[in-house]
Amino acid sequence: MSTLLEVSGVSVSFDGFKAINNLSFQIAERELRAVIGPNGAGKTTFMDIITGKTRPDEGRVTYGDKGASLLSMSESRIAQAGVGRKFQRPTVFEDQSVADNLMMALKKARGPFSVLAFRPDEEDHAKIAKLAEEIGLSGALHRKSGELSHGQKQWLEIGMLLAQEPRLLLVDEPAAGMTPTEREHTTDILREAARTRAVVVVEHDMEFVRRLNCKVTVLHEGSVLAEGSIDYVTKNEKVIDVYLGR
Ligand SMILES: Nc1ncnc2c1ncn2[C@@H]1O[C@H](COP(=O)(O)OP(=O)(O)OP(=O)(O)O)[C@@H](O)[C@H]1O
Repeated sequence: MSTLLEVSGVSVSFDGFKAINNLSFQIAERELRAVIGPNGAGKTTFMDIITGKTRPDEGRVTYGDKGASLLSMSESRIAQAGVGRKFQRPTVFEDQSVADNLMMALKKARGPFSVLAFRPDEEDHAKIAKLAEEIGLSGALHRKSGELSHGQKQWLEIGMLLAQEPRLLLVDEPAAGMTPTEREHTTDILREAARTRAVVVVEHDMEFVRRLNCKVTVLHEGSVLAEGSIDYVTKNEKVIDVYLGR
């Protein structure tokens, strides 16, 4: 599979403190990847760099078939180029139905100039129904989003991002606050999503990461400490030392 995103030798300092230190990372098209690491390892800053929220002091970040530099693009341009991000707290329109939230996301995906002219047709409604099925909310299409459980709201937000057809989806700690059953369903959604796009999941919950069944990148002090299967990284001496605080 060809490389979709390549981060090379990236560093970022905040007030002289190196939050990201010569970090290199690659993800291929349609790859599912988990990123783990202790508090302060640099996971959020890493995602902020990819989405253009934080600019590195040095290094390169290239994306897509032509290896375009994300560092010269604005945050909105990066989003338009197909990089979607789901933050930890779901941000759905609580007074709108599940279907309306998904339709709004579809509208947004058509670009800023089509918003006023957007009239959903049959195909759009079919798309919404398919998305709802993908996120396990077919039975809740006409419920107000505010009435959904925390997990269901997370799924809805993932669905809203999928409506925009990202090529790279970044997901921040999806398991937080979910019941075990909701977590299981979330891993299914993410694994399914990665059949048609690359997905990077930042997560603390190791059981969740194990269920994702994908390559794992361990960050520590702003660099990659280890990379491999969950069994490989959890048996890695350096990783064990870091997690045990040795
Ligand atoms: N804007 C900022 N100003 C100063 N220091 C910052 C800033 N953003 C992050 N840091 C520091 O950079 C380091 C990495 O932070 P980051 O939030 O990326 O880690 P993290 O792995 O996401 O942690 P957590 O798991 O706790 O969310 C931390 O030491 C943090 O205090």
